[in-house]
Amino acid sequence: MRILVVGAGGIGGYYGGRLLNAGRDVTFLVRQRRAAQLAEAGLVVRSPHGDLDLPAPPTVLAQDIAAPFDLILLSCKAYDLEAAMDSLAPACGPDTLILPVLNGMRHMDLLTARFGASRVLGGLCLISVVLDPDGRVLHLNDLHGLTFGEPAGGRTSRVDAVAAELTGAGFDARLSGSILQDMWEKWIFIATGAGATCLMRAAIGDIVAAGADHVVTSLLAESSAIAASEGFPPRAAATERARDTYTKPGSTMTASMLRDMERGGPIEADQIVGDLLRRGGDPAANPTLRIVLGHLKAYEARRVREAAAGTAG
Ligand SMILES: NC(=O)C1=CN([C@@H]2O[C@H](COP(=O)(O)OP(=O)(O)OC[C@H]3O[C@@H](n4cnc5c(N)ncnc54)[C@H](OP(=O)(O)O)[C@@H]3O)[C@@H](O)[C@H]2O)C=CC1
Ligand SMILES: CC(C)(CO)C(=O)C(=O)O
Repeated sequence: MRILVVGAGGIGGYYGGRLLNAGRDVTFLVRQRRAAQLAEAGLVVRSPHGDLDLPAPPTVLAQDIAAPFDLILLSCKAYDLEAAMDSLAPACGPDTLILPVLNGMRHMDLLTARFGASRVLGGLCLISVVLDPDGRVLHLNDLHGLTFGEPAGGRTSRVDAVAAELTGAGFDARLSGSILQDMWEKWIFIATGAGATCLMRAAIGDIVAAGADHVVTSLLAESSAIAASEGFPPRAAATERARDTYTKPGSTMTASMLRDMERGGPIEADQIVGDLLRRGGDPAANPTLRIVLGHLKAYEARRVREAAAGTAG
């Protein structure tokens, strides 16, 4: 199976690197700067599950894609999705499958509208990874799950073929018969964790120490109610896992969105919180999510204003 990994950032670099290391036929679709970095320094992963040093991994620029791929692992950030869809379009043949691992659900609608429902699988990853300033992939926890499946549910021969390709490659690949349910539960999880840690600008343990874990409880309740109204009420185990994770005394966990804010970078505010709130109808019905979104949008507005002032100055 010819696999195209779109983006060699934290997620693409980690899972693509593992697949490449396991002998799969992997090419990274990258832009010029990352292509040069990978050619010079190789793909470097530092992980509690074992480091990787892969010299000169196969890369391609969008304009050089010559033939369709069988599987496209899409791992760009949500704010790059439109450009990434333009870039990967030449890699899409009639039987190509696209496996996105972005958080939220909005990308599913956009991918389906652009490439057709028959080409789009559901997917999510449970991991914490980040690129360091030298372009190395740093794996920050000990999870490395990649769950995928047919959006319509059940099993098909084509998703079994994807499972055969992803299994045994050095991470926890899992074929799900209810991937949309899994994605909604991951969305609730990330909206709660990103919402709480970004709003409070603190790790989970700090929020608990401050006696502010009601913020977590409110976000979890509001997000779960919205998921339920969309037909995906979280299962008890998912709610319990989120509550345990986000009310753990002493936990140093933060969401990747907070790390992005702390380095002054762009964030996925609209996809992770905005779209959820929009699906909830009247924003007043979800006051904590509304405050979180206001906070994130104010961060974005300030970032744009300061960048413009910097350019003007
Ligand atoms: N990091 C994490 O721990 C987790 C992340 N996620 C989700 O996974 C997604 C990816 O996150 P993450 O890997 O951290 O993000 P990164 O920013 O580390 O990586 C995204 C990569 O996509 C590349 N990219 C964007 N557009 C294009 C394009 N048109 N062509 C080629 N490459 C492109 C970027 O390249 P360039 O360098 O050129 O900008 C960048 O390297 C997000 O939606 C995130 O929410 C989910 C779970 C955990
Ligand atoms: C919450 C977490 C770590 C779960 O994978 C995540 O998705 C993120 O921080 O972006």
